[in-house]
Amino acid sequence: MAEFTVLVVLGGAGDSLKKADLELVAAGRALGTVAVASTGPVTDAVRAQLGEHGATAVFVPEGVDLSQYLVGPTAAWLADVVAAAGSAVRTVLLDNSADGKEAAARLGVRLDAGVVTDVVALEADGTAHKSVLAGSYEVRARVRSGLAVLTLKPNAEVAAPEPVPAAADLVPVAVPQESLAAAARITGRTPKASSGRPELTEARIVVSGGRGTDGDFGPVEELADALGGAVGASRAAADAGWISHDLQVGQTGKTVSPQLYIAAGISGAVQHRAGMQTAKVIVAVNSDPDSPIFEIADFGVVGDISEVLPQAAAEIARRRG
Ligand SMILES: Cc1cc2nc3c(=O)[nH]c(=O)nc-3n(C[C@H](O)[C@H](O)[C@H](O)COP(=O)(O)OP(=O)(O)OC[C@H]3O[C@@H](n4cnc5c(N)ncnc54)[C@H](O)[C@@H]3O)c2cc1C
Repeated sequence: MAEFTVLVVLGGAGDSLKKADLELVAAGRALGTVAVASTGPVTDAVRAQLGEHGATAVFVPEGVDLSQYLVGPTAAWLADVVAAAGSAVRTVLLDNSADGKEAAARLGVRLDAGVVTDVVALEADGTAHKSVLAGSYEVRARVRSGLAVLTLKPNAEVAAPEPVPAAADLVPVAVPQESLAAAARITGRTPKASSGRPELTEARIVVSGGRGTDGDFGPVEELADALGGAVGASRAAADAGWISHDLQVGQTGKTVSPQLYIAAGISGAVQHRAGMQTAKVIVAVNSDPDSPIFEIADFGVVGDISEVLPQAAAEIARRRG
């Protein structure tokens, strides 16, 4: 097995990889030579795909599916994987989910590593960019000594196969038994009914509606579908019961970092900005030209959303044929 400098952690890659998994691998490749640690077993097809994306090895837990446990045993196992790989490993990259951040924190304690969460972009020297204090500041942080453990938000990188694919060896590593002894096991999962749209936090395009929708999310959904994006909402819209709280974006909702964020009938309160300010391009549609959302918008349309959104959706559909 080739030496590697970056360990990318995928939560139970199973028999298929998500876009966000391959983005993490791409982010790792920008930092060095990548190996992957999957918390559950992987199929040959997944291993081959990881090789195509540049992974030189895929570590899996020996005889245990760690995705069936809460995070404790995963952190203990990852610490063993990193320790066995030796001092060449400089970075561990995880996703920015609640589990990813908890595993990062536990790993940081176990390995005396520096931990940076909520990363939106990475430079080749490991400098991490993040947005803090409800989006009011952008900071750059770099772990200057030892191991860096980073959790990366979706859409920070574009996934692409490596021109020279690697043959990713499968490497089973034993899970420390003491970590399993007192660990809580997950006895069941109930998947949410699928909307057919991408997951809000992973989507490359998000169209969000606010109080300005006056309860009619039809035009927001229509535009999201024309663009193949996810639907989001402000808290005012979620609190009014117009849309599920699951789709609330902001300080007390989800944090999104898409390539394109369209805010429709949303004023741009600081608590809303906190959840979307790191979007690459922000488009605002609002009938009030003095609305604060225009301060952060790259492109603004002053108009009534019930007129602007259907026109935009129809034009996009026409151009897409
Ligand atoms: C502790 C705390 C946490 C919070 N967390 C969150 C959070 O996570 N997410 C969040 O979003 N908010 C959060 N809030 C609430 C936040 O302060 C705002 O109240 C909320 O974001 C406002 O939602 P809105 O922009 O949809 O509504 P409004 O502020 O009422 O804005 C509606 C906008 O729609 C425009 N409009 C009206 N009609 C039309 C039309 N026909 N066409 C076009 N534009 C139109 C108006 O000009 C206006 O700008 C939080 C508040 C607190 C105190």
